[in-house]
Order: sequence, then structure tokens, then C-alpha cells
Amino acid sequence: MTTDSIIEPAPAKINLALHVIGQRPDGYHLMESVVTFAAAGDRLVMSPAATDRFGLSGRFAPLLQAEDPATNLVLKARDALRAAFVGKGLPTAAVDIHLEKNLPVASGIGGGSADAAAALRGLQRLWGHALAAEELHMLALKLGADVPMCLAGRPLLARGIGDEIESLPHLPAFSCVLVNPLKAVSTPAIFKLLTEKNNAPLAPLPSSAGRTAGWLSWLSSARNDLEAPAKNLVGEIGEAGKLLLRENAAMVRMSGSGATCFALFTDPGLAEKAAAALHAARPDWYVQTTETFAGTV
Ligand SMILES: C[C@](O)(CO)[C@H](O)COP(=O)(O)OP(=O)(O)OC[C@H]1O[C@@H](n2ccc(N)nc2=O)[C@H](O)[C@@H]1O
Ligand SMILES: Nc1ncnc2c1ncn2[C@@H]1O[C@H](COP(=O)(O)OP(=O)(O)OP(=O)(O)O)[C@@H](O)[C@H]1O
Repeated sequence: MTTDSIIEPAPAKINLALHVIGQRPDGYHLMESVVTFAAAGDRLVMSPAATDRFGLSGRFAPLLQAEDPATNLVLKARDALRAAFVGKGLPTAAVDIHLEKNLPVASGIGGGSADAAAALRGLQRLWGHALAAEELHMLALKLGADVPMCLAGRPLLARGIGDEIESLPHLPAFSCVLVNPLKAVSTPAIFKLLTEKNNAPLAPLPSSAGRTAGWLSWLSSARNDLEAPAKNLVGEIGEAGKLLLRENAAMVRMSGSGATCFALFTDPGLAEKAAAALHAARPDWYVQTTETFAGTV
């Protein structure tokens, strides 16, 4: 790290509710999802360098070290952004990117998408140019359906294939416990296992600004339509949910295509207690307490 280094957090994405409401002719599913982001996440450090470099550290780095770096979403984001700037005649110097991989891989909390979004944010700062909002959105979407929402990084309502984003300024913060049994889940495999594609849309969102109880009651009656197929594939998802439900959580659900489950609490003490209980029950799992971000008006 140098004095010119740029540090970008890559917060975990949590689908608080995810209703699949249809499917496009190209196979992509249409959804309505209330999404928030958490302080827990990966971290990117980007520094000017003589040649392009990429390094990894953190608990889950070994999984990505075993893969070809060219397939890493961070480098795909760097190359796509560089191509866009070069196409406009703008310089993009060599860069050393270090990814601290703290989030489990293929886990439904958008790790790779959050990393790609952090790379796009950080490299625009490092290179000193910015794409227009629409061009950046399209570039992010080409990297993955979750990347535009991770670029926003704040509570939002996502529609379409996850790319039509509306911010939710009144969504409150929650204390949260994330639990993953460390079984990687492939997103396309879960969508393939989903039999009913035309499920009921989300109910109208709570109108009372910032009322935690109102949101919790609304969220409790919503669903994640990918939870049933994911549970069929990975039995531990059901077990994680049952263990969390014993811990006085205000609500428990799976995020994205799984296998990470989350529990929301209105009291950080209860979240810490729940995490300790989960860790004692399954010391081999990923168990993380965190705070989700509140919407900003
Ligand atoms: C399940 C979610 O995490 C919810 O936020 C996202 O929809 C998935 O986003 P993502 O991992 O960025 O997905 P992508 O990398 O774009 O797509 C992976 C695969 O998931 C399926 N996919 C993804 C998004 C979507 N709306 N419908 C789909 O059917 C497609 O088979 C696609 O080939
Ligand atoms: N930086 C990265 N972090 C994690 N996975 C990455 C990264 N770059 C590429 N990948 C690949 O992407 C696949 C999906 O990983 P990711 O952690 O983004 O899934 P996810 O948490 O289920 O995401 P989502 O919730 O967006 O579906 C991995 O199996 C891995 O091969």
C-alpha cells in the first residue's frame, strides 16, 4: 500500500426479500427484491504500479487462488473499465489490486459482484475519470445482474433481472447475523431448480418512514422464492435457519441463491448472543455478526 492507494469496501449484499415473478425469453428471471448491504464484506486496495498486478488475502482467498485470475470479477471489471476509457482516448495507468476476501464464495451475498463494483468505483478514482451514470450501469450489468445494485451499495428495491434500481431511503439499519455452511451454491443451478416462475409480487412497501417494526412485519410476510430449491440441494440451509430461529431473531431468511442465511435483530446484544450460539453449534461454519446500512434520504 502506498500513500496514493485507494481503499474500497465491498459490502455484502443481502436480499431481504426476493420474489421471482417471471422469466424472459433469454432465460433470465424477473424479480422484485428488497436489498440491503452490510458492514461485513471484502476490501480492495488499489495502488499505482509499474505493471498490472493482482493479489489476494483473507479467509476465503485460497478458493479464488485455485481459479484462473483472468476469471476473477475484479480483473474483468478492471479490463472492462479500462477498455471504456481507452475507447475515449483517456489514459489508464497500470494498477496493483489487492483483494481481501472475507466473504464466502458462491454464497448468495454477492461477494464477486461487490468486488467488481468496488473495483469500478475505486479505479474511476485512481484513474481520475468517471463514466456517465448510464454507461457505468450498462458496463456493470454486463459483469453480472447483481453488479449494478452493488455499485449503489445502499438499501434499494430491484426489479427486472435485478438491474432496475430504486433507492429505499427509509429502510432502517438492523443488527444481523450471517450464517453459511460453507457449501458453495451455483446461482444458475438454483434458478434451474425453481419450478414456479410466476410467483406473487411484493406487497406494497411500508409507508411509515423509518419504522423498524413496520418493516420487520412487512419483511416477515415476504419470501425468498429461491429458498425452497436451494434447501433441496443443500440440507444445511434448513439447519442454519432452524438454529437461527431459536435465537429470538426478528426474522430469518436465505439471501440470493444461497446458501447464506441471515437473521435480523433489533438489539446488537441479541445478535452477538445468537452468533455465539451458532458458532458453538457449528464451529466449522461461517458465522458473522454485522450491521446493515440504513437508507439515506
Ligand atoms: C440471485 C441474485 O443474487 C439476487 O440478487 C442475482 O439475481 C444473481 O446475480 P448474479 O450472480 O450477478 O447473476 P449473473 O452472474 O448475472 O447470472 C448467473 C446466472 O444466474 C441466472 N440468473 C441470474 C439473474 C437473474 N435475474 N435471472 C437468472 O436466471 C442465469 O442463469 C445466469 O446465467
Ligand atoms: N472476486 C470474486 N469473489 C467471489 N467469486 C468470484 C470472484 N470472481 C469470480 N468469482 C466466481 O464467481 C462465482 C460466484 O461467486 P460469488 O461469491 O459472487 O457468488 P454469490 O455470492 O452467490 O453471488 P450472487 O449473490 O451475486 O449470486 C464463484 O464461484 C467464483 O468462481
